[in-house]
Amino acid sequence: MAATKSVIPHVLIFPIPAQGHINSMLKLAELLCLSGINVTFVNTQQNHSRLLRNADVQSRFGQFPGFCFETISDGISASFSNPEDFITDLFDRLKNVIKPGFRELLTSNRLKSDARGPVSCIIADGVLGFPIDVAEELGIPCISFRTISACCVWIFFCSQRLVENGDIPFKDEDMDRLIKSVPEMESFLRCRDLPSFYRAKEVNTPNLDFVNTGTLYSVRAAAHLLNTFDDIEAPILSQLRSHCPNLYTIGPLNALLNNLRSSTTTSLPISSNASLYAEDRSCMTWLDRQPEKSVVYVSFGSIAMVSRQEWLEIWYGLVNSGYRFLWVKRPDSLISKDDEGSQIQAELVEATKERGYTVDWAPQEEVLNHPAIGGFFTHSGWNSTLESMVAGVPMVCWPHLADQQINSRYVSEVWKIGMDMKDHCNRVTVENLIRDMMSGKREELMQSTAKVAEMARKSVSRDGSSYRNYEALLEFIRKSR
Ligand SMILES: O=c1ccn([C@@H]2O[C@H](COP(=O)(O)OP(=O)(O)O[C@H]3O[C@H](CO)[C@@H](O)[C@H](O)[C@H]3O)[C@@H](O)[C@H]2O)c(=O)[nH]1
Ligand SMILES: C[C@H]1CC[C@@H]2C(C(=O)O)=CO[C@@H](O)[C@@H]21
Repeated sequence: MAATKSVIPHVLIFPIPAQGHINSMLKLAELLCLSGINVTFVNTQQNHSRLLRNADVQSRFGQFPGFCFETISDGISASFSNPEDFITDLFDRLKNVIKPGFRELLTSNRLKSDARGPVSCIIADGVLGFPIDVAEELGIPCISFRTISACCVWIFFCSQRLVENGDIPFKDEDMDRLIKSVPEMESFLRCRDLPSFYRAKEVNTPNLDFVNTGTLYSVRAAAHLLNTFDDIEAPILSQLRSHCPNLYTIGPLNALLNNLRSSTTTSLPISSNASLYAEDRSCMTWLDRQPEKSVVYVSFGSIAMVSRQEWLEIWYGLVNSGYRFLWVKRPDSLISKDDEGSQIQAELVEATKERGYTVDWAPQEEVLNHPAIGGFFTHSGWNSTLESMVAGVPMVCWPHLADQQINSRYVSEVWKIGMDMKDHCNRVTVENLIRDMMSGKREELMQSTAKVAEMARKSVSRDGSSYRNYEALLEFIRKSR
């Protein structure tokens, strides 16, 4: 039986299957639900099982009758010994398994006869081209949501220019050389700050091709979303708007969501856990016992991996700094899993009993907003960067991959809310930078951190840029029904 056309729009949201993407897309899904839009959220099967096991998605979304999850196959993914292999495998599965599964879901009767009416708009991960094709086929708009920083998206847009100028590939030269071919970044962008994909010896590597192709293809989308706010990326956003005029900046999404939640009357949970890993909440009790602003929170997100030697350097650096620390050691983040590896981990636990605490995975947003937190030692993933900005916590950045290299440069050189440890993981550097963040450079850092936090707060409050853009997005979605 054909579904009757509903007056309520039906939006289908589709992130690539990675923690940092699912987090922000689920926040957007919840926002749309709060605004009365029907939402279907598409996960790959493995991640969906992990979400059901570890996150509060059922209670969080169970109260929205217009919300529903769908799953598609993700192919077999093994465990990886380095993040590059994880990304290569992810891109292969996206091309070979996930793309046909997504198409099949959208074109089959499964969604066409949905009681909420057929899908009227797709919001898909901005690194993907195929959802735009599927949307065109169905005659509905596709909104492209890139989950990384605007500055990183802009660099991908400038890829061709980087090649023409001879800036890439690097020829084993000075990594501090300034790159002049990315407008708005001429005075501070060095070779080492380019997204990690550019470190390859050739320009045509499959992974760089994948992100470049996705970026250029995305201009065909009907509109674009970015989880950022105008005040921090204004010059870059005006460049991007010349390629993508219908661009809505609606970030920081965690702050916008908290705002909308507090202005609704429903009894919603305050946390928005979308974790693929089991959260260890015991760290909150530990934090309750620590003095105000005394603890360094250490976490490197969901993809980065560290060698045993790096773990050791970080550990010495933290311990030698003399500060307390809460360290997230994701179980799958150690590059070597041999006996020596486990020995070091035991040693770490023993030696940090006095002022350290470790967990496999933490409720990060809650941690960053805890009064005991004084700084964040981070990998500079975009969600972590925004969450730290909103919480007003300064950062020491140790970027690993993708957009993290440019995010950390902006944190240190443009926004001046942290320090960049890029490419230098040794105990002395860790110790010095932690000390700078917690005492030596504390005052100046806190001044800019407070300013950025205030700008973020304003952008998501009524009449702020992100709030207004979100309302314009709703209008766009309602019109395209
Ligand atoms: O113990 C933890 C650690 C992390 N998180 C959350 O997990 C998310 C991590 O996201 P992000 O900081 O962006 O890092 P990644 O998971 O590494 O994210 C990938 O996706 C991001 C968005 O595209 C990119 O910016 C990153 O470079 C890429 O690695 C954040 O919301 C954190 O709050 C937790 O809840 N608990
Ligand atoms: C897993 C990584 C590959 C592509 C994604 C990305 C992007 O360009 O959108 C950047 O870093 C990671 O979040 C994703």
